[in-house]
Amino acid sequence: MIRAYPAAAIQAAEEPVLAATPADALMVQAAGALATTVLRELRALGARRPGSVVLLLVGGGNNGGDALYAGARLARRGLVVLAALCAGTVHERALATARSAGVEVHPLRSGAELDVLALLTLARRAGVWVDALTGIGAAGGLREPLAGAVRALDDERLASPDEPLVVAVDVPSGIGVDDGALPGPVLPAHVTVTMSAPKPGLLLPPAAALAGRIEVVDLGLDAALAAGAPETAARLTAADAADLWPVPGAADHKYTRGVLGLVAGSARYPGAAVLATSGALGAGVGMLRYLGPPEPAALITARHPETVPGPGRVQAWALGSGIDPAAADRAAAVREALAQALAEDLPVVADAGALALLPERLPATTLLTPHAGELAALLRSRGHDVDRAQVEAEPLRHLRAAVDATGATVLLKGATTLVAGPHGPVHAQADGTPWLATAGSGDVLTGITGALLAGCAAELRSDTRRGGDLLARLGATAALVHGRAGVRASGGGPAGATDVARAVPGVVRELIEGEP
Ligand SMILES: NC(=O)C1=CN([C@@H]2O[C@H](COP(=O)(O)OP(=O)(O)OC[C@H]3O[C@@H](n4cnc5c(N)ncnc54)[C@H](O)[C@@H]3O)[C@@H](O)[C@H]2O)[C@@H](O)CC1
Ligand SMILES: Nc1ncnc2c1ncn2[C@@H]1O[C@H](COP(=O)(O)OP(=O)(O)O)[C@@H](O)[C@H]1O
Ligand SMILES: [K+]
Repeated sequence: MIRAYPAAAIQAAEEPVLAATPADALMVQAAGALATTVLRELRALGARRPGSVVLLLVGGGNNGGDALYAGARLARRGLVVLAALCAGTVHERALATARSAGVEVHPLRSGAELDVLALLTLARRAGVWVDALTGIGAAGGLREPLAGAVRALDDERLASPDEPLVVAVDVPSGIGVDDGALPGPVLPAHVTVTMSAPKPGLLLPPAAALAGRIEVVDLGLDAALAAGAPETAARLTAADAADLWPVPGAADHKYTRGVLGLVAGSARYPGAAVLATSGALGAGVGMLRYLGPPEPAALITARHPETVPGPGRVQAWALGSGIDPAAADRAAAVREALAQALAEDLPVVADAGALALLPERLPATTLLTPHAGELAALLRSRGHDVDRAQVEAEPLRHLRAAVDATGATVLLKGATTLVAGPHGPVHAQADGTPWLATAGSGDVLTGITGALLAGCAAELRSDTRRGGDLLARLGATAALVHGRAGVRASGGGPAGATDVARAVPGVVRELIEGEP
């Protein structure tokens, strides 16, 4: 699992090490890794090492200090290194080291003013820009004059015939380090070299999209971080998903593997029920019972004769895909299944139409799977004044609000899918492709999720009693498999939801065989 720690946790873990080591030892170590990344990126671009020009965007804190020490190394290796000092004072020892290594130093700040024209002239000379304006010590979006400088650099980047390579130090300056917000301008990075551990803002949208590839520099703080406050954001890897996946043993039969009850589809949207079924069967559910009107039922049995129509005992429920909550009969079927699930303490995944049919409070064994528009509607139904754009701008805040308002675990679908429950970190999965943004794709996810809940129902019940977050991890696992199925089905081009569902068994096989 990739674990991301907020600024305060990183600072707390660093404190004893800083006190026990010579001045700047940690910073010099961080700078060494940063310099190595810059050299590696230059080599990958086929650039000549001597003669390549690197621009350091240096702010007033230790983040700028990292860049100055790294610049000193690069200058000693024959690169031309320009340091644009964007703060009135910068890290003094790092600056002295950079100067004596031959870094060209350009103080651009005079009081509240920053010479943006001079900055752009330097920027045009350089093929690599190292963004070290602010790191984990910053609060809020970049203030002027740094905000204006970043806006000008971003325009220059877009206008430049050879787009410069941007390497961010620790985080792209100006992101919400702890929540992934974008409160102001930020220079998008190709690579972020982050110290000790990822920061939540590197995993969480919308900021995560500006971080590029993430390289973590081991500064020996892992044990201290693990002993401190738990991570606040996480991302499951393929190995984590494989560990959580319910793989049948020799003693298993279809009932022990889990039966899923599906209330989905309607005369208007019959295909949604088929897609959810395809997702669940592709993910290996022991049995699927379908409860719905004749038209989708006939489609499902024609397509998947292994499906069992009509009621019976189940271990989990999947509700709502392709259901209009205004249609009285389908709404009643969702409510009835929900009441049964609550009475029997069974896990539920509630999607689409079911999201408008929920009681005020839900148990933590319920997983809601809205997209941003549905999350906004859910919050409005609980008295919050919020629209889709606001959810997209601050997804974590609104996800947490939905968890608080309902008591449920919530999976917010998007390019990065976020999952959080009342306990544990937010899981941020970015496994898919924009080709997944296609009608019916979410129905396939509901099916995959339902299969997982049915297969893990017993563990889920005891985990929930202990206040664990297994349901959120299972939601994240479903998102990972769905995202990978999208990538596999797409192969770089279009793929329909049917293709995504068809790719699920292959993705699961690769996972449990241990492919990364
Ligand atoms: N603590 C340490 O010894 C280590 C920290 N490391 C680096 O140190 C960084 C943290 O350093 P600092 O705590 O000095 O803080 P930063 O360098 O992140 O930022 C502080 C500077 O930014 C300015 N600033 C703060 N908020 C701002 C805003 N909204 N707009 C514009 N300017 C703003 C402050 O006035 C100050 O000059 C990390 O991100 C990492 O890069 C690494 O060197 C590893 C070791
Ligand atoms: N830009 C994107 N990149 C990757 N995945 C995406 C993107 N946009 C949407 N998705 C994924 O596609 C699915 C769309 O689901 P949903 O909005 O419910 O569609 P539908 O209701 O048509 O099934 C979700 O799993 C979501 O995470
Ligand atoms: K930075």
